[in-house]
Amino acid sequence: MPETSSAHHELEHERHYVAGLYQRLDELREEKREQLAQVRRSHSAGSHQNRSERDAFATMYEDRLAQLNAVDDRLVFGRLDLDDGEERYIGRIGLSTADLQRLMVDWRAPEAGTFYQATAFERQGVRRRRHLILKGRNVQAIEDDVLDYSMLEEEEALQGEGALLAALNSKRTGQMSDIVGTIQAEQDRIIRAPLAGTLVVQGGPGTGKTAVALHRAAYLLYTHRERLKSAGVLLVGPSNAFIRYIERVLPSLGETGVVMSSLGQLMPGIAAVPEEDANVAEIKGRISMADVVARAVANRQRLPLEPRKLNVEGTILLLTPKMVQRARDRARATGKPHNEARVTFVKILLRELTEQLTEQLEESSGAGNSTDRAYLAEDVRSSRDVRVALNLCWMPMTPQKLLSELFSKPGHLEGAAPDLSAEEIALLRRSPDAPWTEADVPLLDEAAELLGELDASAGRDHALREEQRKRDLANAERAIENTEGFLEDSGAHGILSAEDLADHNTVGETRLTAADRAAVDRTWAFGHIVVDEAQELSAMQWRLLMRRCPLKSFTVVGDIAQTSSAAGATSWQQALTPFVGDRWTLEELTVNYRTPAQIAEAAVRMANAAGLVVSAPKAVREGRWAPFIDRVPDGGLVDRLMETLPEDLEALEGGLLAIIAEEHHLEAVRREVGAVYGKRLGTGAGGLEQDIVVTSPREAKGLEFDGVVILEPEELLTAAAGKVGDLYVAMTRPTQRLRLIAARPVPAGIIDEED
Ligand SMILES: Nc1ncnc2c1ncn2[C@@H]1O[C@H](COP(=O)(O)OP(=O)(O)OP(=O)(O)O)[C@@H](O)[C@H]1O
Repeated sequence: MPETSSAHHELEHERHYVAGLYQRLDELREEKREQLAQVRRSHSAGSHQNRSERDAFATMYEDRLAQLNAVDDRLVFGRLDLDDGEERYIGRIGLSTADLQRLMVDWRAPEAGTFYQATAFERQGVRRRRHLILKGRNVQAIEDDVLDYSMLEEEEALQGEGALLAALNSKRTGQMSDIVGTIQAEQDRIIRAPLAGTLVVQGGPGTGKTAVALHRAAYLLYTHRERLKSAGVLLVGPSNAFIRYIERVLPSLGETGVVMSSLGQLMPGIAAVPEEDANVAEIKGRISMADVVARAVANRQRLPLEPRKLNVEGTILLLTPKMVQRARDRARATGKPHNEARVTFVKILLRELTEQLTEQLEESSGAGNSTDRAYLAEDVRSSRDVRVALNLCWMPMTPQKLLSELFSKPGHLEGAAPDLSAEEIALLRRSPDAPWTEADVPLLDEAAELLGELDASAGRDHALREEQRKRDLANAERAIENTEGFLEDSGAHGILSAEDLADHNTVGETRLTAADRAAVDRTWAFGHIVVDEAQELSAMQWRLLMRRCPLKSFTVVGDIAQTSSAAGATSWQQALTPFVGDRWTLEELTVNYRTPAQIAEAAVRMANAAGLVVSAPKAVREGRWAPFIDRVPDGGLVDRLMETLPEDLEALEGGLLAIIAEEHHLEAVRREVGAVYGKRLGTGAGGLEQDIVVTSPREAKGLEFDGVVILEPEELLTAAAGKVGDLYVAMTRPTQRLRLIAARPVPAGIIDEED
């Protein structure tokens, strides 16, 4: 780089370099497009084996092309000037020239770490860190941190708004964006923490926990690609709205292999609704519910009270409690789940009943007349009486049927849950056709675990599929050896693994990644799980997640103070110790990047006044506005909202405004706001074309908006069974402006008495 003291020249230099990076990106895209076309042209020729190998290459080129297309926006965002004179550019992916000269380093590579970690006190060989602020493909500004002060004498400091503040002040779109250019040192330490074990990231509102969790998922996939690509990473968030809010971040970081799921979707095939009754959620979340489900399953393996007569083609056989007990003991001793152990149970009793039948027939027709046992066995098996009797003793079950009957049939819950009080049992009653809720999901999962596959052959199928996969892998390895020439021609030499090829072969025409397969397989073991808003999880939800990752490799992010679920945690220790003992580490984030100081302070004062101890992160910026507080007469909430909306919308200059209120207000608010603002109104995180959102505090969890209006704050304080979580969450959503409209008293602490 030519030494120059002029900011203008520096900018020109960077523009030139960045143009070169985009040119290389375009070249690579073109190259991949051509390779893809070439593979596709040769697609139809050759044997089935050849075709599927070529499909695998096509898939690989498509993936790479998709990745190259996804990183266009802000491709590069940093440069390090190092002591040895190297200038190292940091961007979304690594780029090299055709002759392998490095042009840009992937932000996740070890050599990029110092971009986020170096400080003036600990320079780590960095003289200067430069942020490149791009709009489209053009460098708009550069922002320097000079770490080696001797450089300051060489040239004047550059002007320009800090890259971080620029990012923080930008308008919200209803979708989260990545922070890859401005990750702060305390965040970076967490993102790059080792894969093994359970890492808990505690931080107050707006400290970047969600951002850190997502960037960590991308980092882990990059750094441990081999292991995590086949096992997959699961990211769990509180609600579908939250998942929509974050879903673009990982693709923008070039990663698509993460399964994202809300708490209600963790059981494939079930789309659960939120549990509205906090008491029900609390009971169903207790760890003791695992025993209740186990007892409910055991209770479906019943002993008849007295011998039962069974008619088999006119002969009466006797099924005695003792016979059933012996068969049940032996079936249980197999250690298999209910439906699979049933096979043993049925086999034993059919054999005994066939023996009874043989004896009786032999007795009546005279000894020595050995009847054909095969026919007799068939007679027993197809007898309706036998089928009914065996089913009554050991009914095959789906998790849905077990739980539906447990919660709706009189006596079932009483028999399975001796420790629940009569009131608690009454609370859990539900109609058999009520929708499943988030609190039911871990119970269904528990039941599925104890019941096993309904179709006894499914277990065998699984084993067969495993066998087949082993054979596929061996074939793929041989195929790769045999096709070295083709691989080299197509530029894919060494890139395609036998696993890729086998994966492709297994699924035939439709291509499924590990993530696709994991998303539909309840028993999939993920390589790593990231849990956001983890304070909300009940013990039963933790139990489910622990099963999904036997290695217990977790990133758990949340804020204990924001807990609003009655089943949620009051401390990380309480939540995690039952599952991982003391094998977890805690990291804290301490800076609030979202909420302006005046608003954050009001939220903290409110929480403290209500008796909640919150970690109060330091707000990174002052806002333009202190919270607005409007007191209105009874019944005047919505009128005042409609009066103040124009002013708030104008102040936000096209930014996103959320109206947060308890559920019972939402319909009226949507109606009134919808009548005036039409399509500008959305729900949850909102859509890109919308700038007003009406939502419950629960749905707002984890989201953020430029402006927030809270209707009747006191209700949010009291609604969550004495937890201040909901109001605290709602007050800490805005990036610019907060208004509270109250007919009841404004909760203590919000108004700063010192003012
Ligand atoms: N290093 C950073 N650079 C730019 N923006 C950042 C940075 N860290 C956080 N932010 C922004 O701050 C806001 C809050 O981040 P995030 O939603 O991850 O916080 P959180 O801790 O999950 O909050 P909450 O617990 O309140 O839901 C987001 O807009 C995020 O993009």
